[in-house]
Amino acid sequence: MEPSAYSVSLEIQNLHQEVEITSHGPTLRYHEEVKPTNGVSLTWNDLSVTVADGKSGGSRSILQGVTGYARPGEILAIMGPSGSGKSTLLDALAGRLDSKTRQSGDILVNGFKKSLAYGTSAYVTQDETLITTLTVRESVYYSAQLQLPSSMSKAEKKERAEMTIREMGLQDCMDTRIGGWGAKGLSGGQKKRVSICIEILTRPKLLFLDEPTSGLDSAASYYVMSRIARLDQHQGRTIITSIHQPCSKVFELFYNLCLLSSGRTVYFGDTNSVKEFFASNGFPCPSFQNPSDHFLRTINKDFDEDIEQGSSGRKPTEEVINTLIDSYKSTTTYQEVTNRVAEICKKGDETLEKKKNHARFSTQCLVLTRRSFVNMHRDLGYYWLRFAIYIASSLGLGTLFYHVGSSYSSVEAKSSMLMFVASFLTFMTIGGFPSFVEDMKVFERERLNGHYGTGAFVIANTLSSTPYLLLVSVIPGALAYYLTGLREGFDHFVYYSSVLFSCMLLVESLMMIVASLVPNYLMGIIMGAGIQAFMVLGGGFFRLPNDLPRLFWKYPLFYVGFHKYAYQGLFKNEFEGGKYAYNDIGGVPKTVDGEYILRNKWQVEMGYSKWIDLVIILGMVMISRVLFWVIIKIVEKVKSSTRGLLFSVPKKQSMQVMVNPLATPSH
Ligand SMILES: Nc1ncnc2c1ncn2[C@@H]1O[C@H](COP(=O)(O)OP(=O)(O)OP(=O)(O)O)[C@@H](O)[C@H]1O
Repeated sequence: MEPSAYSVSLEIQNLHQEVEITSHGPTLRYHEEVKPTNGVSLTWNDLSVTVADGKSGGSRSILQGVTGYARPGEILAIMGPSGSGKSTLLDALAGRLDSKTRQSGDILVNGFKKSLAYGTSAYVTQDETLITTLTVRESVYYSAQLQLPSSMSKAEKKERAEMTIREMGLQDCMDTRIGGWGAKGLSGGQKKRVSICIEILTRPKLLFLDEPTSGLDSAASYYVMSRIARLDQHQGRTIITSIHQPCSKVFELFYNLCLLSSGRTVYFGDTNSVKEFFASNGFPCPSFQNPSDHFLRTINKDFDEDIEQGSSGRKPTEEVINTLIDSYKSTTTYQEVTNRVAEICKKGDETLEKKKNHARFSTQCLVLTRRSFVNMHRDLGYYWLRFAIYIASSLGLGTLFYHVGSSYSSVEAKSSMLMFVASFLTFMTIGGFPSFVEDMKVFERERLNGHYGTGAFVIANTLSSTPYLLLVSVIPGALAYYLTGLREGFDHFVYYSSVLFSCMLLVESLMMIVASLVPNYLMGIIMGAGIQAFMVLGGGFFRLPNDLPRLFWKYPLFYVGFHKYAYQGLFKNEFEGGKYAYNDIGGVPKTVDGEYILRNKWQVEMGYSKWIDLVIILGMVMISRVLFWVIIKIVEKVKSSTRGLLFSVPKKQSMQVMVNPLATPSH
């Protein structure tokens, strides 16, 4: 056994002995005295959250005056029936609430209103947004390279990644791919543990978990939660988790319980006293029944009608809930909680650990490029499928226009072929949109947790996709070019493939913008296809530039769409300097210049060279990538400023501006 693993198990054993002396039963808990000192204590006082009610025009309350705390070395479980506000409370504490919600009340970190530095807190969401093509080892190691500071060596990062994988019990599936989209990989519980691994790499002091056991059977739930509990106790981490219906073994792992019903606190306090609380109010937990089942059944009013119709003779649940809420406020537990919140706030400790450093920007770009390149290579839908379709389409195009010749009659055919290349081959780039949306989900999760910046993502995505786009533009492009018999000369072919490549890059950039605004496959594809359809129509081929209606089609669409520059660049490349023979009406042979065709047939702007057209398309690529970056930044700013604005409007005099512990990363 390795020395690090040995010391871990030894300390856990010590902890066990410590716990067994206490009267808390066979759970992994810290004794008060051994609680680590430099952890994060979170308190919230009179926390309320409302959301605008579209129907009535008023507002709907989601959380009402909730008070509580979470301390290092303890797991706080937030429980309640579906829709009771568990996720909302977790999001409020983590500073992740929807910008449409309004909140009031105090949330303090170690008694102070302050944001937590990067690496001090982490949030594991309910859905596992992981890169499905990577193995467990790769996922965690790439993440370690991104999150851990550059002062750590590669070997140290690798060791941290592998140690974290072992801590979460994933050593046996280290080289298994995550899987998804029909490719079987990890089980649900294993995926959840990978998500947790990624978030605890920086050893955060505060960990939020949103339903970490949803979709798992009781054995898997226990396995996941006990691993988390071990981490928590050993490393003095504060853990807040929302959970649906833990089995009794899982329930025993929690130190405190926050039981919610319709956004109100039914109970907050020690898990050992909750049974007694229910019993004292006339709702004792029957022997051999899972306590959490009993509590949730008692306060679940969603099925009241069935109860009324049945023969249970029970009180209406609303009445039961009100009794419990009122009774809770008169208990010593409630008093203790209020005192403890005040005590934590009074003690106050502003000396949280220093901000942890990220990996350098260049390292982030490099690691993200490598990770994205591997993913694009393994995900058949990203480029390979498209590559096959491009080959098929190019063969179709090449055989349709096979060796069209160089007479005047070939001009029409060559122009149509070039138009198809610039419009429809590039149009098919939207086929990679679903894979890109998956990438965006991973990016959003990692970005929200502050793993890296938007700039690094945009650069990495551009770099990693370049070789694939070159491949799909050069090989199918060459097939179509040479089968049709377009202009001879390698420089002409280079120009043609450069235009095709830049147009594909541009359509990808356009789809990135669409994905940042509409993160839904169907809507995104419809929107992307719609925008391109308009640009094709307004590109000056189907209607010549001078015939385009001035309003909208010519100004601005003709000039802002990339098709104009692609068509005109490709036409110049093909026809400029060429001579095309035809027979006059009387059968007299004549020739016509390429310039004449460009000016009079296609109304091409001849004041500048074809290279300027290419530069304009590349400029559009740059602008759209920057625009994508700006949109993400604006969305982040709007979200955080909306929160800031709402926090500064107190509900009542005593309420203060709340702190956003997981503030949106600023880098
Ligand atoms: N942004 C929002 N806009 C409108 N309603 C919201 C919003 N967020 C939450 N709600 C509503 O608030 C209530 C509580 O939601 P929340 O997701 O916190 O419940 P929950 O206890 O986590 O439920 P579940 O266990 O089913 O996930 C629900 O009725 C939900 O519809």
